[in-house]
Amino acid sequence: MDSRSDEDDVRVRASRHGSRPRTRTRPAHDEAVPGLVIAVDRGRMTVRVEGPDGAPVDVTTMRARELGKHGVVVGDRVRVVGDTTGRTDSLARIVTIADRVTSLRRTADDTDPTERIVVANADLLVVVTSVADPDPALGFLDRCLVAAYAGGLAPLLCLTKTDLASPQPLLDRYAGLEVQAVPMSREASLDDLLEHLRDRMSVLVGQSGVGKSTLVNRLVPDAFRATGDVSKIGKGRHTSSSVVLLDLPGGGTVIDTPGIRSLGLAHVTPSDVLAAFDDLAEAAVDCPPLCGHTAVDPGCALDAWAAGGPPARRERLASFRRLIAAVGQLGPGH
Ligand SMILES: Nc1nc2c(ncn2[C@@H]2O[C@H](COP(=O)(O)OP(=O)(O)OP(=O)(O)O)[C@@H](O)[C@H]2O)c(=O)[nH]1
Ligand SMILES: [Zn+2]
Repeated sequence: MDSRSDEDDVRVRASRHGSRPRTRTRPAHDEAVPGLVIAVDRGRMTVRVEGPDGAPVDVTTMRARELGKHGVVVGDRVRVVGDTTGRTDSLARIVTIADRVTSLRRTADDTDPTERIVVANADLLVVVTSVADPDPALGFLDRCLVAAYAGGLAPLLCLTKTDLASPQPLLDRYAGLEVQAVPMSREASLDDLLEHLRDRMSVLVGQSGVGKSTLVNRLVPDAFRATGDVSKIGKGRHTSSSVVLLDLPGGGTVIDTPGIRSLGLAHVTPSDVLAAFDDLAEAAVDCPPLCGHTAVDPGCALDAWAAGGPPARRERLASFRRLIAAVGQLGPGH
């Protein structure tokens, strides 16, 4: 099958209702081009493919009808048919989505179990939190860690505004879980953080005002993320609410998530979190069926594990239990 005919079928037709590709033939999947979804905006996905000369080309795409309800998110590895030249006004189609290695998921809130995937295949979840102004939102922090562990991402705390206060209390809070952390301020070197980000795909999350945009603009100087300072000088804000992937000059990519201010966790169980900690997961094989692994779960094997080892184990278990307790829906039986 010739993919040329296919390409013609997916040309954008300007219409009030948007464009609809009409295909009478099945797409030539064997000629589909692999690519990475770098942005999603109202049904249009920007997919980065390799151009004829090896340089990356960004192609505007939509989902092929045959994908059914399968959503496409930033970070998805996909295959694309149609016009992949990157020409303006061209529209290619995503025909396959690769299985996701990791997935950062959220629910609208803790009672709505409808899962939404925020980002696929990211290696690292960078939780940006200021040590002051605003004070750290501990509940949000815990929830981010839970979402990371449950989704298969390694968490990294980026503790900003260390010119205002010490990051030590936060470092202490998560020491038992051995969460990696990087102190940061506007004036501080980016080297430590860049070391963590190198050659990885990282997602940045943070609540309003923590300095995430300031950080992204330093990491990716041509990103132009709107910062709080802009509004102060009256220029208005042009904060994009869409998730977008940005290349780091030194290698690796960061995905900014400006619209994400909360992470509902109705889809997460204590076992999902437990699985991220090898030692705890191993000890929990002796737990009763459906054990919730909290301090009030009768016969939870984690108690015996903690009691039978060095004090660090008790610290670790307490940290783990604080984490799962922070998630409203989690409890015995999950
Ligand atoms: N003291 C101090 N202030 C900072 C630092 N980094 C950023 N700020 C200030 O904190 C405020 C918020 O910074 P932003 O980068 O806009 O924060 P944000 O997390 O992107 O917040 P939104 O724009 O609401 O998404 C601004 O006034 C920044 O100038 C820092 O290291 N130290
Ligand atoms: Zn247990």
